[in-house]
Amino acid sequence: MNILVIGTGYVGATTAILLAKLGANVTGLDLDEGKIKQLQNGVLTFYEPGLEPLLQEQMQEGHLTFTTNAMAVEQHEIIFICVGTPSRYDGSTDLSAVRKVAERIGQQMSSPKLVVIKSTVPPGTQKRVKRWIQEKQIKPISFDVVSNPEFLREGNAVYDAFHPDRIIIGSDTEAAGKQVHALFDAIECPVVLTNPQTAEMIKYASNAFLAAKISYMNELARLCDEIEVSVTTVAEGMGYDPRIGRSFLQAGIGYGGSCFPKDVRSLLSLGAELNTELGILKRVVDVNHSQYRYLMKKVKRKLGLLRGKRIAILGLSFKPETDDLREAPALAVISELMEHGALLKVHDPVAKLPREMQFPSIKSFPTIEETLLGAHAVILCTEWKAYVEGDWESWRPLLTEPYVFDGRNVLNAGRLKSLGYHYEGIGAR
Ligand SMILES: NC(=O)c1ccc[n+]([C@@H]2O[C@H](COP(=O)([O-])OP(=O)(O)OC[C@H]3O[C@@H](n4cnc5c(N)ncnc54)[C@H](O)[C@@H]3O)[C@@H](O)[C@H]2O)c1
Ligand SMILES: O=c1ccn([C@@H]2O[C@H](COP(=O)(O)OP(=O)(O)O[C@H]3O[C@H](CO)[C@@H](O)[C@H](O)[C@H]3O)[C@@H](O)[C@H]2O)c(=O)[nH]1
Repeated sequence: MNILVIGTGYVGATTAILLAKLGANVTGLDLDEGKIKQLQNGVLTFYEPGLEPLLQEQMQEGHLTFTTNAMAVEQHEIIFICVGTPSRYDGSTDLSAVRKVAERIGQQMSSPKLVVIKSTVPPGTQKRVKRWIQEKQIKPISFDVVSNPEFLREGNAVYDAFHPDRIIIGSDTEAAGKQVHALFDAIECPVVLTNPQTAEMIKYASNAFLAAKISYMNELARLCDEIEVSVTTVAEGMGYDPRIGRSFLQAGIGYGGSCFPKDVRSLLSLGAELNTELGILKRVVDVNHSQYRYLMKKVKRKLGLLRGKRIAILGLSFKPETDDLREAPALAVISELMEHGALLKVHDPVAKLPREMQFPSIKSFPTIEETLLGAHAVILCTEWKAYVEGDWESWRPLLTEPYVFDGRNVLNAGRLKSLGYHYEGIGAR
């Protein structure tokens, strides 16, 4: 089985490795020559625990190759679309990369194809992809387009790829649906076979629901602060109810990443286009936008004027175990602190400050100790293990002022207070 995976970013690279591991001969295709060169050398273009050895293994076994040659379309019967689907300025989804790929498939089609959309695309996109392919065909050749959304989490890509909670397949025909199902035969999990529009909606509904859980807890955290209750204990108590579940109840400075923010915006945009009020989701976004500001208010209340104050930022990435900075709350915190004239000292175990944020008033340090030295306050933005399990006792004398603002509610407040820190979480005590 020859499979072409178009787009070798996070999802494309993981999908290509998974399919190769499941026994297919896979080619990864990307426009980005630098990315492809790096992959051809067996090096991932992003940080993801455990994925690179699998990449190298599949390449060495000859199951996986990479190319920039778009003519590869012709030589493959099955094509996975894994290109990016970013937000437009108005929140709607920019499908231009998907369209380009679809048109290219149409232009080059000389034999029947099965096209699988893995990218997250708004309901109705599969129909459009079919049309875009058809419009570019030189002669009519049969093809199917199946929706197969991806649910992996960054930082957990290997586990999630091989142990998904479910596989969603949206197909117009039973035969094409079964063909996609057969590709993942070796994976044991529930499979939902449905129509493409429903499959596309399941992806958005899932991400939006998880985002809503987070914003719900974040809003409650503000109330918990007022009534001197710990939102973390509230979440624990709620989570034992299986109808609620324990996950995604962690209050903090809000969700970020390449998926939740853009997918919630996309759903809102679809609702607006179809005159359907999605009030709950609007509030989910509002809470998320104001959540880091809520933490900033606490910082300002304690430190007063921020001009000239040295503030240590622990964590840049939108979550631990990734170097992804897309819509990372830490960047919003940094921007606001810079606007107030603070001097920033930042640390992250893997993520690097983006070029557009490199100013004289902000310095990156290789160790936590150097980052904390002389700081008037510490703000934890990402719950990397190195911070959660860090030696806060020996770090205490490094600080000029002992203020710790825990943007993820992960530090042991009681212990920190006993070490002489002034600790503030978000609804955590
Ligand atoms: N990142 C995640 O954890 C995740 C999880 C599930 C679903 N998704 C969805 O998967 C899709 C891809 O996300 P990602 O994070 O992998 O994006 P990404 O930006 O990391 O990768 C996209 C890749 O597509 C390539 N590309 C763009 N146009 C191309 C073209 N015409 N031909 C060949 N290559 C092209 C880009 O060069 C890039 O390497 C998005 O729709 C996203 O919402 C992402
Ligand atoms: O209780 C929680 C859980 C998460 N987060 C934040 O939410 C964001 C997203 O986290 P997570 O869902 O773990 O990361 P992603 O890798 O973005 O994965 C989400 O987005 C992917 C892309 O669509 C989907 O495939 C995954 O199923 C979905 O979990 C991060 O900023 C987290 O810090 C919280 O604030 N509180």
